[in-house]
Amino acid sequence: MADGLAASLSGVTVAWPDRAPIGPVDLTVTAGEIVALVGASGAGKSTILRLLADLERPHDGAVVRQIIPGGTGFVFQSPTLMPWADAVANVALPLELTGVARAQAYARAAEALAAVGLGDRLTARPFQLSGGMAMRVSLARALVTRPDLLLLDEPFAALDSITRRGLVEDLHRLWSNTRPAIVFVTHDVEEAVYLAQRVVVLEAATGRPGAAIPTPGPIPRPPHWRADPSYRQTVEAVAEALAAAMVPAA
Ligand SMILES: Nc1ncnc2c1ncn2[C@@H]1O[C@H](COP(=O)(O)OP(=O)(O)OP(=O)(O)O)[C@@H](O)[C@H]1O
Repeated sequence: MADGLAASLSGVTVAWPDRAPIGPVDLTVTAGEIVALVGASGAGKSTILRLLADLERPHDGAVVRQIIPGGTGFVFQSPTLMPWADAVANVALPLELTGVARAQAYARAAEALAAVGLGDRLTARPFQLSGGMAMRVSLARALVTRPDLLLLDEPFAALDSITRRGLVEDLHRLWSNTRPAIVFVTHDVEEAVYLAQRVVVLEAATGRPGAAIPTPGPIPRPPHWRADPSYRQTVEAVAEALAAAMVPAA
């Protein structure tokens, strides 16, 4: 995708009956950048992803999306695969829904599964896959349409730490190929700093983006980068900003 804007929220508010409104939220995501959103439970992280995906309407403010139709991929915490269908059929679904012929959709799905290291599991059904493999299928399904914007809502939260680390490396490698903009929600500060180029901390009470902390170093990360002092310092800076953002509004 060309340099420029991927999506932005300007002065966006969302209001529901039994809670204070979320916002006003200002957030700009540049084409090809990786942003992590962290914040207290209930701050509004998933709501911001849904706004960016056009799955939620703002009550006020503007959402701008420089994305071609179908150019957004969404990955949820649970892989949400069709249990009766094999891996290749699950990944081909978004293409078939947009009218791509089955043979072509399956060929592209097979490529996407190979890209996430599951080229030999095309006919496996979800119950035959580990949690990490099922999440890889879910990632392949989000990437098969070659999205310009990839939205991930705590995708690795249910997985063990070694599997999570492997998936973050996979995500970096996949990002290097086509460079979609990525917005990644996580509760894990270390994961946020390792994964993203910029970590945005949401205020607990309003969901407004507060501190935006750039992370140092290249992506994919070099070997042993977690031992690098600049990584450790950035983790501390984000953790402090997150603690400050937890303080309820007066
Ligand atoms: N459709 C809805 N109707 C009413 N309230 C909602 C709706 N969707 C979200 N909310 C409320 O808005 C707030 C923000 O929800 P959201 O899921 O965006 O938070 P979050 O930061 O992603 O939380 P978590 O980290 O727990 O997943 C919560 O208080 C939630 O209960």
